Amino acid sequence: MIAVDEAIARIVARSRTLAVETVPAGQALGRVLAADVLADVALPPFDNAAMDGFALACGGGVLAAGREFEVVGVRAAGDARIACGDVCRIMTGAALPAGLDAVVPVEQVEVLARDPDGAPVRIRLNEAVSPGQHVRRAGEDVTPGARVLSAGTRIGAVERLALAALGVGVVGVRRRPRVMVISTGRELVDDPAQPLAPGRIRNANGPYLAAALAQSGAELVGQVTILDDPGHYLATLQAGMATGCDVVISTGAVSMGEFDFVPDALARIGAEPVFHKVAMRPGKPLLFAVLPGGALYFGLPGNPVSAAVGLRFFVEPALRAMLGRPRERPLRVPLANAVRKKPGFRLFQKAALRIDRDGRAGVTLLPGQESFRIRPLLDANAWAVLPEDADLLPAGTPVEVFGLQPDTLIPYGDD
Ligand SMILES: Nc1nc2c(c(=O)[nH]1)N[C@H]1C(S)=C(S)[C@@H](COP(=O)(O)OP(=O)(O)OC[C@H]3O[C@@H](n4cnc5c(N)ncnc54)[C@H](O)[C@@H]3O)O[C@H]1N2
Ligand code: MOO
Ligand SMILES: [Mg+2]
Repeated sequence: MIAVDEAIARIVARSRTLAVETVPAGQALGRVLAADVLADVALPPFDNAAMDGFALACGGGVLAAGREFEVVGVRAAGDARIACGDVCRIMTGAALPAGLDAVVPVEQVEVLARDPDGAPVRIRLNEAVSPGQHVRRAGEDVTPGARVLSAGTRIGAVERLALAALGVGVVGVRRRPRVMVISTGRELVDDPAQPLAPGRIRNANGPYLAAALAQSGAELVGQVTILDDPGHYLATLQAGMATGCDVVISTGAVSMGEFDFVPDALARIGAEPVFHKVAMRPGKPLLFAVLPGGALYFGLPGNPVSAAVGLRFFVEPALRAMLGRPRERPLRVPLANAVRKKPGFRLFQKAALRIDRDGRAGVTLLPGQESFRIRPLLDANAWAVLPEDADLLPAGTPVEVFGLQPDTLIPYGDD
């Protein structure tokens, strides 16, 4: 039996970073940047008005309230070349005419005269005007050459906003990890329309893994159910290896049962066993091997929560390493209640992370921690991790907390 940290370290050591491919920015949502994105333009690209009103020049000082000005010309966003007078009408986003350095919002002037079309031609300032007011300077958001996005960043909506604003049309991203999922168990039924014969259950793990892997940025290349037939299993595995998949994940058949054939079958095809059984609960019978050809093999235990823990804490670090993403870091949050556990195993517990009105966080372990119970997952938003050596953990003890799904908690601080 291996310790959790050592198991994860071995997995990460065997996870190779995937190749880079170039994709249009509009198709890069969910993909992971392979290189930093540097700005090759300034944002804003030019000095412009932050308010609808009048552009004028302060001449190095503050213009006092009560000053009156003639107004000549108008600039809307998009018209940079329209000639203007020393004071002109200007709209939000319009380029500031050369030589002018402040904008007065329309609400802060008295219009003294209008032209026949109703446009202001003479104004009086209601308030003093300072140089630079309501002006957005070129480059004050992003300077040319600045690193805007780092390699390893997953592209979401705000990254898309930055890429679009900078005019980045294509990006280099990591190839998606290609993953095959094999559900083992003669009791499993895939078709929801098929009535369950006595002793049979629905295949829950296969669809769960497929859904979670998609959220993690993987490409599902196959999803097969094996009725505890090692021959069918090996044929499926070999077909998966032939498609060049990077990761194979199976559920079930890794424990002590008479039909738990996965370890022997892997040995038969010359897979390199890296570890089998981890000092944790749930999910202890987890198996990790490297297949001939280099694909990673995760044999997750069949109980759904054990499979979820295996995916979250063992497969996910491998996917992140393949994508060049940094390791996920937990929060440290005080336990809301005292907890007693047996030393020797790390526990991954379905938990509710709560933050009170004053910003104080606490984590509560949910009732029903057995690995067959999926119902508590629906009330959980986090995994609380209880360390191996702990025995009694009094209320208030800080423990590591991970989001129920990857990337759902905001890390605080650097410690
Ligand atoms: N004598 C021992 N028995 C068991 C041990 C042990 O140490 N000694 N470990 C227990 C633990 S812990 C776990 S976890 C399970 C792991 O078993 P397997 O990985 O061999 O999985 P199976 O036996 O095939 O199935 C276990 C359980 O999960 C259900 N299952 C399987 N696949 C699915 C699926 N796709 N969707 C939903 N549910 C699934 C299956 O019906 C079983 O109930 O072994 C313990 N036994
Ligand atoms: O993974 Mo098992 O829970 O430890 O049933
Ligand atoms: Mg079993």
